[in-house]
Amino acid sequence: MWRLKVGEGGGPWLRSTNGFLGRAVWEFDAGAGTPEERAEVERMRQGFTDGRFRRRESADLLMRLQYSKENKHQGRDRRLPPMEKLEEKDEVTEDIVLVSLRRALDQFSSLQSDDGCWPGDFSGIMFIMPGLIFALYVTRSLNTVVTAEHRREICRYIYNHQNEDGGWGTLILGSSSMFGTCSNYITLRLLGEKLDGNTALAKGRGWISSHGGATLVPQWGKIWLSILYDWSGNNPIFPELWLAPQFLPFHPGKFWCLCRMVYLPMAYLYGRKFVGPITPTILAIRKEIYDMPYDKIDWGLSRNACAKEDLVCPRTTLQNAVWTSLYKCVEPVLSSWPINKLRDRALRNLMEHIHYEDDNTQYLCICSVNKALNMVCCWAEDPSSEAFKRHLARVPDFLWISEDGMKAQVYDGVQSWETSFIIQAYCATDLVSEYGPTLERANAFMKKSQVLWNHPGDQSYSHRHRSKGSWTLSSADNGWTVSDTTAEALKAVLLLSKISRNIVGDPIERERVHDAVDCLLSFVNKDGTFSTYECKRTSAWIEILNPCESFPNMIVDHPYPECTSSVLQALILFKELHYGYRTKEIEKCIRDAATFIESRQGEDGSWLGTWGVCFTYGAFFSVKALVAAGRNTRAVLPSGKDATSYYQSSSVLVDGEKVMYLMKQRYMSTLKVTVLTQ
Ligand SMILES: CC(C)=CCC[C@@H](C)[C@H]1CC[C@@]2(C)C3=C(CC[C@]12C)[C@@]1(C)CC[C@H](O)C(C)(C)[C@@H]1CC3
Repeated sequence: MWRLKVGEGGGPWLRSTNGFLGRAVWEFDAGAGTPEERAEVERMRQGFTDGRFRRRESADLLMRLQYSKENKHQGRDRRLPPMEKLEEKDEVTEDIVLVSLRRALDQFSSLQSDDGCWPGDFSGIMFIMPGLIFALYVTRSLNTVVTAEHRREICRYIYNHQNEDGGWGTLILGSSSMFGTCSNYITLRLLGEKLDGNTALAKGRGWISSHGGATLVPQWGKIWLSILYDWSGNNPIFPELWLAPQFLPFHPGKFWCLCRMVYLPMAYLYGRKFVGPITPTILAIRKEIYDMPYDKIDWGLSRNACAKEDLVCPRTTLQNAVWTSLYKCVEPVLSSWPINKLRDRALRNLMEHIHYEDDNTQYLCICSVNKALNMVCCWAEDPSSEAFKRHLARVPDFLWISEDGMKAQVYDGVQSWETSFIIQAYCATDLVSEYGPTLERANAFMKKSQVLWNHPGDQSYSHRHRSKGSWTLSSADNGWTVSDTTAEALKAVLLLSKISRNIVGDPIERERVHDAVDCLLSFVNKDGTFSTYECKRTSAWIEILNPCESFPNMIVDHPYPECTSSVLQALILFKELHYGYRTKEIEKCIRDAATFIESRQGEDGSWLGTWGVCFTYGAFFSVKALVAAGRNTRAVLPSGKDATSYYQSSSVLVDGEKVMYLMKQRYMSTLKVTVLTQ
């Protein structure tokens, strides 16, 4: 049976900055579990598969089953009165709400891991597992990491998420795309699945050929296929760009870090034209996914071709002409002697940046997309390198098991972010004294997950933003500071610092709080707004350089109301508790942030959110910020509508309305808990 292990790690190739806190890894233990438990797991799996077109997301039932059996956290054994079924006309009394609240918090306490965080599934992007499998395949390491048990579960997941039309989406809930379908079809084939008599696989192949074949895969797909067998048909990704003068607005150091970190290894592999072993399976796949014989493909035509299902940001004719001239005129010059000496220098430079990223993230990298690519680069540089071994040892950190099978996560988890919100939810109730041990563990987790150092070296060379005092989205080992993950974490530890240490343990040290505030203030953009991982480093027009047809707004770290809101709320809370530290700057920052959020409100009262369920998420953060900044009276729009009317129209909050009305502001964040556990 698969078992989740949290906070563990060791061996010669694994290292951690804080004792592997938050590291969640699933391991297969053939002897684990009773026959009843195993039967239960099989029932859960079958249940998912039977209803896979009705309910497409899993519910972490395997983790829940394991945690419910371990049955060790507080609050779980006490008997609460049964949940009352409320009718529309029933009055919601305070007692009813309290029972519901206690049930939700008990449930949450039981899902906490021993090291104090709340582990959980952070997947849903359908090209992550393919990337990892391709990387393992070309580095001839598939069998080192992927056992027969892994294979079974990975295939289960891919088949479970095949759409009714036979294709796969780019995202779990998406309609079929060429990228999703080619990636998952090839993954199944590399894992040993055969076409003979396999209807699901045949339907996948059918989808690819009826939609024009794999030449229509978008850029990221083209790059992975190139790594698997052939670099024909790609627009150039010049490694030399990294050697350009840094003041230029299109120097990669100015790009959004996620874009920068993904195109860095892509440029390296492109520059070396690295290709994996051409095995009989690869030759067979090449025959299966194109709609013409492989040697008849017109790669010149395919370079700019993309299936309409994948075309989120179509390139203009002018953009295509620019890419074609770069391909036809610039690339031949740069790759010919003696100018190719520059390419060698650029490749060495890229490899330095790749090692820097690996070293400073403990081989987790900013996300699993660049992790898979960096791993291939390290192997291409030296197959027996220590770097490559360290990469392999961190692959399990990205694999997650649920009743729908084994999937790959986009990050090594989302531990700090989730733990911050859960702490805030507990603190919003008057029940913290009943949940002391849970909160004490959570407090310890947050304190030990703060990044206490800046990444080494010269920032203008490494292009890394300040990290000292920050929290990442996941674990401290990930090392990538985000403005709002730091802000929400600071809110959480500050709220805990208001509660007696006898209940929640020692408060975070004042110096660490100041580090966090310094870090937040380092994120302010010139116009007082906040972006995600770094400040906005270049102008928005640079987006026209986006070479990728499927992911818009990828080149600039734009400012977002959500990130701005979190920082604003954290600074307001800090100012209340620690008045006297950088007060003037903080006050200015709060004013500018609130003004920005107001300016982003639409005529209908809404806010366009980016990082969650769009308008609901945008409104949730923006309204919280304006209320915290005392700007609630100004949220009325010329149209006569105000923010509150928009906010109440979202379905999640309509359900929660009664509760919110009754419990007023102080229980607001508990909505997250009740909604999540319904
Ligand atoms: C196109 C690529 C590179 C695909 C990989 C997906 C990642 C880039 C995505 C997946 C999750 C993701 C949306 C996330 C974020 C950035 C982009 C991520 C990492 C951040 C950290 C941005 C800041 C946000 O406020 C918030 C913290 C909510 C999110 C969390 C998820």
